[in-house]
Amino acid sequence: MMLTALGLMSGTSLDGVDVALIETDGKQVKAFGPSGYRAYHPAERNLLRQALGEAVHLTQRDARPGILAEAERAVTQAHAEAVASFLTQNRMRPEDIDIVGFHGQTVLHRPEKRLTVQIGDGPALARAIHIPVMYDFRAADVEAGGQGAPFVPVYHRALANSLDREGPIVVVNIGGVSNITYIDGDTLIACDTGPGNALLDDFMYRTMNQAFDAEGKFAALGKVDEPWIARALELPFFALPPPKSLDRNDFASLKLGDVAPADGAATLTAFTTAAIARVIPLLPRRPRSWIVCGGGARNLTMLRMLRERVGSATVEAAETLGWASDAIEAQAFGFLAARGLKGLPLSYPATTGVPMPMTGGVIARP
Ligand SMILES: Nc1ncnc2c1ncn2[C@@H]1O[C@H](COP(=O)(O)OP(=O)(O)OP(=O)(O)O)[C@@H](O)[C@H]1O
Ligand SMILES: CC(=O)N[C@H]1[C@@H]2OC[C@@H](O2)[C@@H](O)[C@@H]1O[C@H](C)C(=O)O
Repeated sequence: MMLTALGLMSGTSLDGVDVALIETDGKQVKAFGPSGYRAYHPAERNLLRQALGEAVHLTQRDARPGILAEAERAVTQAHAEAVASFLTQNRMRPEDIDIVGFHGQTVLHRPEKRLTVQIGDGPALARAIHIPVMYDFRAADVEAGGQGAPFVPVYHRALANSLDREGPIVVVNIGGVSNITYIDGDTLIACDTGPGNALLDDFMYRTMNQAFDAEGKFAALGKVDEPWIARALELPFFALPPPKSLDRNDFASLKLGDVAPADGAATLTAFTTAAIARVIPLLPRRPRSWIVCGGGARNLTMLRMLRERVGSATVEAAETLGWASDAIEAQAFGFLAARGLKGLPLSYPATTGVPMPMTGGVIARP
């Protein structure tokens, strides 16, 4: 049975809520619907940053000490508003949607402690929008000993299978953190690879008072410090085989030292691509094509540097294949909600390291 699923994603960049509609049976995508976006206001962003700081001390998934309770209410409210304006803009009613997939906002990710925390109140959201909501996608996986991330690989597989192209194909998401999905026939492997845009964004903010390096124009002016990258790649994470996952702030302690801003931006952009390419020897076969999605796909210097590091393989931005790059993660959580409803696995031993294919998600009805 086909379902109309609305996915909601609030990513590690803390910029806002992505909304996307798809029609799916949880295996294939029958149709892509419209997508939308609700930016966090500066005060909400500030609250979320404080929540990330406070979450470092959490030991339980459902504890909400201090500012975390307020941050959770703000996240839930922002998602309710995102759905309300999406419905109005697209002249839809709540009953037109079968299921909402609500990822929430990750504030802490410590799979080695069997802990991953996404704030956002599923039952409260279901009551506010009058639509059934599936949430807590990562919980069962982590409890069973999996990494709890990445979760988009089953969706990347559905997208890649709709292309008539020889594998291995790698879909790369360059968000705050970067992650890859390797698809080759029946083989599906996934992992986080290292930084995405988060280090670069933080650097641009500190040195240039800009939120990000638009189109990678600033990094294009700088010189890459290859020895710095080689040293950074010696961190044990990069040699670990997939599956593996990261917290947004796992590399925050890496410091560039006293560098010219353009050189720093160039080095951090190159570091993201070098960390992505570092996964090649950890995969069964050399990928033939790389498809890049997430905000990093708009960074032309990032795409060029990735091309330089993957040999003869092709590197394409997902948009050029007709995929809605910015909506992919939100679509993925709609897809995952449909899979959750149907009892299909959300994660596998080779995507999150879970001992067996895992279903997941918790349902809240209005
Ligand atoms: N036009 C652009 N030029 C360069 N970089 C861009 C552009 N637009 C967005 N970005 C980068 O993409 C980032 C946002 O990416 P995205 O929305 O994929 O992240 P996210 O979904 O929050 O993260 P994650 O996938 O880690 O959860 C921005 O912070 C910025 O660094
Ligand atoms: C714990 C968590 O929220 N991880 C995010 C983060 O952002 C990118 C990368 O790190 C990925 O592992 C994941 O998001 C995507 C949507 C995923 O689960 O596939």
